[in-house]
Amino acid sequence: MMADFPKYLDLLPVKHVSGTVRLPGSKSISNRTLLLSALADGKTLIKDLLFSDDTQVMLEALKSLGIQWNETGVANEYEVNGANGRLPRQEADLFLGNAGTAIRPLTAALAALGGGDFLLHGVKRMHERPIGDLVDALNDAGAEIEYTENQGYPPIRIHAGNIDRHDLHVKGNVSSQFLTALLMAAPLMARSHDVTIHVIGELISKPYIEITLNLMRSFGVEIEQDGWKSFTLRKGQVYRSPGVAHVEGDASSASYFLAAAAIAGGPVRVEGVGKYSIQGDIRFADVLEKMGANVVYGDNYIEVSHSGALKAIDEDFNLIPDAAMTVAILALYADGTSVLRNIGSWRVKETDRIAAMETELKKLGASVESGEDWLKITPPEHINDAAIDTYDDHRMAMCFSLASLCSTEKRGATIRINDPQCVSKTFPEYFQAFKAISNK
Ligand SMILES: O=C(O)C1=C[C@@H](OP(=O)(O)O)[C@@H](O)[C@H](O)C1
Ligand SMILES: C=C(OP(=O)(O)O)C(=O)O
Repeated sequence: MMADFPKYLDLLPVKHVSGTVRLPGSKSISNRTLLLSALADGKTLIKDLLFSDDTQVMLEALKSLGIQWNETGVANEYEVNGANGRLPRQEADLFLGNAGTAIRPLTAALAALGGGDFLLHGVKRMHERPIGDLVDALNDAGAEIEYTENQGYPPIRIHAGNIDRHDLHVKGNVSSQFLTALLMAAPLMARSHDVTIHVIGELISKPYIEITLNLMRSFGVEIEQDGWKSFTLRKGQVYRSPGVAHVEGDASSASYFLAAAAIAGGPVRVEGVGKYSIQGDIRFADVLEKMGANVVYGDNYIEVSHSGALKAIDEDFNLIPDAAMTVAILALYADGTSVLRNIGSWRVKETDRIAAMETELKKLGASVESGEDWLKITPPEHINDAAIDTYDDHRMAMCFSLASLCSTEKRGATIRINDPQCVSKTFPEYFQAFKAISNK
């Protein structure tokens, strides 16, 4: 996107890290808050919105749908004029990059508002990321959504259609974003009757549903929950602007700096998330504790320090799929073999992350085995210098920067990060922030 990035970036071994990082806004909270603000009545002042590819495509999409918003002049502060449960335009061509948090909720919202003629598409990889479970749920309820290229994948076209069912059914084992999308759209369907959304089978990535419910509540809508099986919205509830909405720092982005401290000493403090965060990924700090690091939680910060070898870990990471990628790098510095389990969703994200992680960890000298939904990593004695391919996946670039760090036991490597611009999906300034905590 914006800043100039070189073709590759060479990171030299870093002996020690320390300092404070002010986190960029949470991607998950930013894009939900933008959509809820657009659907609410009244104006919402959004503070600390994330500035990145994923939020830019959401902002542009809202503009194409006729929603008025502006920057206030204060950094990362936006004012959105809510359209009170309607959208000014009935047709639009929406380019949504590779932002799952944009295309999925917008699909459900546009269908719930009666459709029209909307084309939703993105980059090549977006067209390989499934959306069929969401489209099935909406079409079964009366929407008219068609695939313009491959069945089950964007691009999609949303025609005029009327969602008239009171019960919707959605699968939750491929992405939780499908359920999130239906929940956020439910108040647009439930004007004169209750709506219940039933989850078919297993639901993955549950903490993201908690973010959704939390933010809906702050916009005045309460959902009644029957465990993780069904979610009911009582009729007549509409989104009301809270006036001001504050976006927390991104807990997934925090994982890189906290991991850096666990590997190379610290203390490193991240500001913008703390013990009251609504993001599941702050549980990454619990993983660091298990691996032997010291963690201190403040109201608005988390701080990590550590010395000595990290303990290997064998755990189910279904609740924190994004931060779990950072654990794969920590495994390089652990005292034995680590196993990451129940991470099958990695295969349908920015790239096939299980395959990409395995290939690139092997370049560093690690022994790696993988299965459909797991990864087993045995650390190398020495981390090899390597040129890391990033697969247009921001998290691959951010994770592998950490392999340049020296722990008390192990020297970090010289790491070439190819195509580093991919970090702009969620964290355009990542490498500057990483450099700022690095002491050569
Ligand atoms: O709802 C969200 O904000 C997200 C949900 C998760 O996806 P899945 O539910 O597909 O695992 C996560 O990986 C993604 O980065 C953000
Ligand atoms: C999976 C991710 O993104 P998305 O919101 O596009 O699903 C991610 O950021 O790791």
